[in-house]
Amino acid sequence: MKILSAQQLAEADLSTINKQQISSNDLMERVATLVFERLHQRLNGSPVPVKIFCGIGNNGGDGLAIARHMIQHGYHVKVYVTNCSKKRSPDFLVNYDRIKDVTNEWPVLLSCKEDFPEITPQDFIIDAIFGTGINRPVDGWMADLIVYLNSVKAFKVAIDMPSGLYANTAHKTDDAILQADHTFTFQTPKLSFFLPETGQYTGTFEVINIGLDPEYLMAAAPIAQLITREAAQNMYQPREKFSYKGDYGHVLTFAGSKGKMGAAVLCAGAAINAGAGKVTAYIPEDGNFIMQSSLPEVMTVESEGEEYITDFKNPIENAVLCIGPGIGVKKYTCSAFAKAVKEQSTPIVIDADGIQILAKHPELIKDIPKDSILTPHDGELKKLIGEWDNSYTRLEKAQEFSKKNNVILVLKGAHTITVAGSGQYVNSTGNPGMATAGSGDVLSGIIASFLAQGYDPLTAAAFSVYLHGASGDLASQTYAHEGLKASIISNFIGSSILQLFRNPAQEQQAQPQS
Ligand SMILES: NC(=O)C1=CN([C@@H]2O[C@H](COP(=O)(O)OP(=O)(O)OC[C@H]3O[C@@H](n4cnc5c(N)ncnc54)[C@H](O)[C@@H]3O)[C@@H](O)[C@H]2O)[C@@H](O)CC1
Ligand SMILES: Nc1ncnc2c1ncn2[C@@H]1O[C@H](COP(=O)(O)OP(=O)(O)O)[C@@H](O)[C@H]1O
Ligand SMILES: [K+]
Repeated sequence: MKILSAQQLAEADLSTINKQQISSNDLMERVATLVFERLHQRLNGSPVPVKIFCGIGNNGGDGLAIARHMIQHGYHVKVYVTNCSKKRSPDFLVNYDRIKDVTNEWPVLLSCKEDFPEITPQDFIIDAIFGTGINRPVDGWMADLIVYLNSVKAFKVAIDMPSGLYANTAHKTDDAILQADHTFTFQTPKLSFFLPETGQYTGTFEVINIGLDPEYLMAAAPIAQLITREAAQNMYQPREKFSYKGDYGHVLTFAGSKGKMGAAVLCAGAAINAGAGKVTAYIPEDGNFIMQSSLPEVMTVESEGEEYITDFKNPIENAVLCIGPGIGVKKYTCSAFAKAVKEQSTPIVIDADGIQILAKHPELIKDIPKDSILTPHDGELKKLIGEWDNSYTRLEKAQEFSKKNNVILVLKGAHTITVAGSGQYVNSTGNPGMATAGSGDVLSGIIASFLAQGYDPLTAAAFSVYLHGASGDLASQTYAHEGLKASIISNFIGSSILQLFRNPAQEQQAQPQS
């Protein structure tokens, strides 16, 4: 699903009005009806006191139209308008008149702090103050209103955007932004919904298809893509009946050291669980027993070093190298890393300590094969690209790094973002239970596995990130967030592939692989 900017969405509105030969108010009415239907489904005629706060632009117009529908269906609605300027939008004005026709009284105008109504925890608040048209921080008594609404316990639903939040630019830390419990957003989710400083304001969110011009949407170059279940389904490559293990590639993990053999086991295990034809683990000598007894499917080749990998003699032709988990950053390991990376001619996966080594030895970056995939968490990313001011500059710096060095960066987080040049692919799966030791090692093993199976590097990265999160989501249904651990996530990879193609009726409790 495309993620469009606020400007593109405004253009899409205009294009819709022109192509569908409707007025902007017809579009607003369509939007308000769709939101009302969803509210009505949930509230089901409940006599809950509803308080709708409307701005004076089109977001406020949406709020007034929603209020009218609710009043006509018998809800107990009080409407407030933030009377901050005389520049009311034409569609706001149309709906301002229309609501009076229904209630026989004008909405309550708010002009200062003293006008704020009393709100009880039982109230149901609808925030239609600002939407995508916000272009500067909210200040004065309007900021006080947002702070006041945030301070009350009532349930809050935001229309299109939590007021004060920008769709695709950073805000300052002290800006007033409404903290919603739920957000109904229109046509596409906004990039800010997925970034850590801004995503928290939406609460849960749902995207309502408001029928904007399909031609515009098709042609628009997105600022990012959301990797949804449908997108992941399209990436999946089913197997041929007469295939054999040689068709599904060979992953060579270069991972582990004394005390960190678990990282190697998790990485190689995930590569096998995600379908690689063969997996060989290149490990320090002392790790052999651990690896062989943990993973009977995985072959091993030992480095000369007993506790650390100290050297590299390529044991397998045409394997996909997955290098870094748990290797440490000792000098001789760095030399072995440098040699291993230099000898590769096809894309590899670099994770964890491998990224730390690259950051310490930037001269090695030129030896990384084109389209290789680096999977840093934020601590590793900072070492690679330096500090950033906010999530948007983080993305810009990652894009620069990706373009300059011809690599794909998988920026791990609650919504992992895969950056390939100027392309940004936002993941939609995963949960906080995945914030557990070793879950990154599982991810790098999955990516190497799909690379080995012939997926192109960008698809391998985005698809693996989706499946990794989906495995965590499925596993959390059995283990809760707290009970999740990396090996369990790995054991749910097969279930998450099955889940991709289950229809809703078949979606019962999924079972892990043994
Ligand atoms: N064609 C339409 O009428 C449609 C409108 N839509 C709604 O329209 C919204 C966008 O509407 P608008 O572009 O009118 O913008 P908003 O309603 O978000 O903002 C209203 C106006 O407030 C002013 N403003 C911006 N920041 C401010 C600040 N910090 N303090 C005070 N004033 C500020 C701006 O001049 C802006 O035009 C969407 O979010 C959506 O809710 C949707 O219903 C889709 C269709
Ligand atoms: N709150 C969260 N929501 C969703 N996914 C998360 C969350 N926290 C962490 N993850 C995922 O878990 C993995 C953690 O990786 P990483 O930090 O490298 O762990 P480790 O080094 O222990 O293997 C990443 O794929 C990340 O996206
Ligand atoms: K809003």
